Amino acid sequence: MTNENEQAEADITSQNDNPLHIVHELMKDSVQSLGYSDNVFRVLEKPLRLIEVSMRIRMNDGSIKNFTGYRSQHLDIFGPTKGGIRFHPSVTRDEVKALSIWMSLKSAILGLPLGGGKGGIIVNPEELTSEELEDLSRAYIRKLTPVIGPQKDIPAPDVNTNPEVMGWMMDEYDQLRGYNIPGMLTGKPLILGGSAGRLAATGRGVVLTIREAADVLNMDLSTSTAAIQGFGNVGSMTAKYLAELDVTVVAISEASGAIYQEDGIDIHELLEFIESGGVIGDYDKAEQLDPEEIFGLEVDIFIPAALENQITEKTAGQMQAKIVAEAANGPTTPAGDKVLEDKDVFVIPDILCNAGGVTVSYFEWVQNEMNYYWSEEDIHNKLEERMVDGFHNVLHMRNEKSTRMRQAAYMVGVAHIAEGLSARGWVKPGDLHQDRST
Ligand SMILES: NC(=O)C1=CN([C@@H]2O[C@H](COP(=O)(O)OP(=O)(O)OC[C@H]3O[C@@H](n4cnc5c(N)ncnc54)[C@H](O)[C@@H]3O)[C@@H](O)[C@H]2O)C=CC1
Ligand SMILES: O=C(O)CCC(=O)C(=O)O
Repeated sequence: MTNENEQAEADITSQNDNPLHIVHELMKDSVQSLGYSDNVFRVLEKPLRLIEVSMRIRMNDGSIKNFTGYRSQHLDIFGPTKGGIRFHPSVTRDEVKALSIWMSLKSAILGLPLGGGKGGIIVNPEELTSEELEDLSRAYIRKLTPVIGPQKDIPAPDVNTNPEVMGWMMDEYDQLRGYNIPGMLTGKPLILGGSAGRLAATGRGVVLTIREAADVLNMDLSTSTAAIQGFGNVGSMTAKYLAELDVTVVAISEASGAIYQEDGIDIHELLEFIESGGVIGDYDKAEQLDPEEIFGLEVDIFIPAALENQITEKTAGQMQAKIVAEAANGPTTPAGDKVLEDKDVFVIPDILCNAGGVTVSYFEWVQNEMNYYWSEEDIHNKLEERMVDGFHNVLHMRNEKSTRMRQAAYMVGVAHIAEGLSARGWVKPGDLHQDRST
């Protein structure tokens, strides 16, 4: 093959695995299946705004480094845009745009009065000291201050960001504005107006959807096994709540390594080990595993909780699970998805499965706005109600249209947004009621 051909092939592969391309194709498909005109897709394909910022940081050794960050604000017809901020070396414009579209869809599925937003900085946080990371977090907010805020766009944590980072960011925003504005972001420390239950919310939501899926499949969770890829905020909380439902978690991987224990990993012990600074690759109370092997294990439930494009044609081919619960955003490539479909795996799609995070973020914002706080039990109950409703709306669409859970989730999300677009006059009644006889 010539170099040119190799390049062309590489471009096709990267285009197919480009999250923006993936979300576009899935949206087009759902717009068509709903019988809407292409105008609906045209309104949704691009974010309202994509902001690129450069941050000049003086490093501890005295050198100056430039960092690039983005914020994508997709749609604001139901309320402020909302979504996490990611610190990762592989952040790109297209990734941030796709992630913001996914945020619009998941808020729509859960009926939250929010639109989609997402941000990211191209950085490997492991290469920065805590002081440098704080400077970078504050610099990012300084650049974005004019375009974010509790009624405009509300950030939150995502990959490699956490309540500590949210605390720095909120402080920077408040200093610039001159007063305390806790609703400008969510996922902040409890002491600064964070919500009870937010840290656990995404994992809790994932497990609620697994519980509902198991019910549909007549699966007994107390005799089921699971493997989890990624043990950060989402993966660890998912493991914790799976263990509460007596699911046997036999394998867990993270970037540093993977572990396997046939009769189940003691999640409480592992969480204590991680909290005391340990990493999975050093955990000696379970067998060490090559992280790649996690895909082919004989388990009932597989949970990707790391990054995009992990379930590929190859890894899906190895998979034996009956349920794939997409805790991560965009973990499955189109080719991987086709393999899962052929194997009749019950996929709980990301825009439904991981929507517990933004749901409790919404509750956090509501509490900040009214300056009155709910108990953890209240939050858990409200989250459960929303997740169960969301799951059954998607399931209903799946059954009604004889389609798959992923397509059904897109259809529920797009239909909700389309109704809002029509009410605002962005699309016309004819765009939603095409004459299908021609
Ligand atoms: N934090 C939240 O509330 C929400 C997060 N998500 C999504 O969930 C996923 C995980 O996010 P967080 O847990 O917040 O991030 P995190 O930064 O807390 O954890 C990420 C985890 O992924 C692991 N990882 C990275 N590359 C890996 C690889 N190749 N193999 C195995 N593990 C790998 C890391 O070691 C780490 O354990 C992301 O896709 C994120 O967008 C979705 C909804 C809400
Ligand atoms: O909590 C939020 O607002 C957003 C969480 C998020 O980034 C996500 O759902 O991907």
